[in-house]
Amino acid sequence: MTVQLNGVTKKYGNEFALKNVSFTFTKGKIYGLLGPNGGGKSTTLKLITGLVYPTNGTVTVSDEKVTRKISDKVAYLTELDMFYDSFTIKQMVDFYHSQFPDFSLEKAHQLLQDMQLEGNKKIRKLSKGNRGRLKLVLTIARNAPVILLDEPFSGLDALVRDSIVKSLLTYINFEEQTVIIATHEIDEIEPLLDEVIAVYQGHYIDHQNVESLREEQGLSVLQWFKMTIQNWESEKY
Ligand SMILES: Nc1ncnc2c1ncn2[C@@H]1O[C@H](COP(=O)(O)OP(=O)(O)OP(=O)(O)O)[C@@H](O)[C@H]1O
Repeated sequence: MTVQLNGVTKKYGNEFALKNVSFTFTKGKIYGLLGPNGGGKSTTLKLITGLVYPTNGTVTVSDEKVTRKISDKVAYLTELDMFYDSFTIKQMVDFYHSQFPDFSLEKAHQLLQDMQLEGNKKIRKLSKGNRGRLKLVLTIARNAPVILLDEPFSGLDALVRDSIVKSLLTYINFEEQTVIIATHEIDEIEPLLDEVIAVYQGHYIDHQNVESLREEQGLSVLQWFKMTIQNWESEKY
């Protein structure tokens, strides 16, 4: 499903979070929105889920203007978790299943097994790493056409990060799902990504295909990213 930003500006009060951004995310690709804190990555994802609305411009998913109702098509992993602490993992999975018709119980059970999460454990008793894993399970168990992940690695150790990357590679349907991952941790995410966008000070300052970066320019994503930011800064003055 295509996600489109058309001349999107988002202001919070007088402050610009995004400035006149136009971009098309196409079906079947994994995009990385990369950039330091405050650049506008989370705002992009919130606009695509209809949690906030543009000050100017339009956001569409499959040509439909985004409203709150878009959550049937968009699965969203936020930086915060919104779990019910008194639930067990299994109850949380059942709750998601009741909320989203595209939620696959089969995928969820498989994912729980892969991530070594026990269904009868209370959410309250989970470590931070296991909460992070559970957030991911609940998001990618949905067969939603659009999957948005905001900082999926935040605060998690290397082992958990690896298990997250593996499960994304296993459970995402690359033909059908459009995935957008916002992160400032570029190294971890590089092996997953098809396309990268440098998001900085409210602008999409450059975007590249990861394979051609490597093969044609001999650059890692991190090298490209650093160069892009430097060029942008030097052109500003
Ligand atoms: N609810 C809000 N109210 C006021 N300002 C906000 C709000 N949300 C974001 N901003 C501002 O908008 C700008 C972009 O924020 P955004 O969260 O999109 O950046 P980000 O790249 O995702 O960074 P982070 O990794 O810290 O989430 C920042 O300057 C931020 O302070």
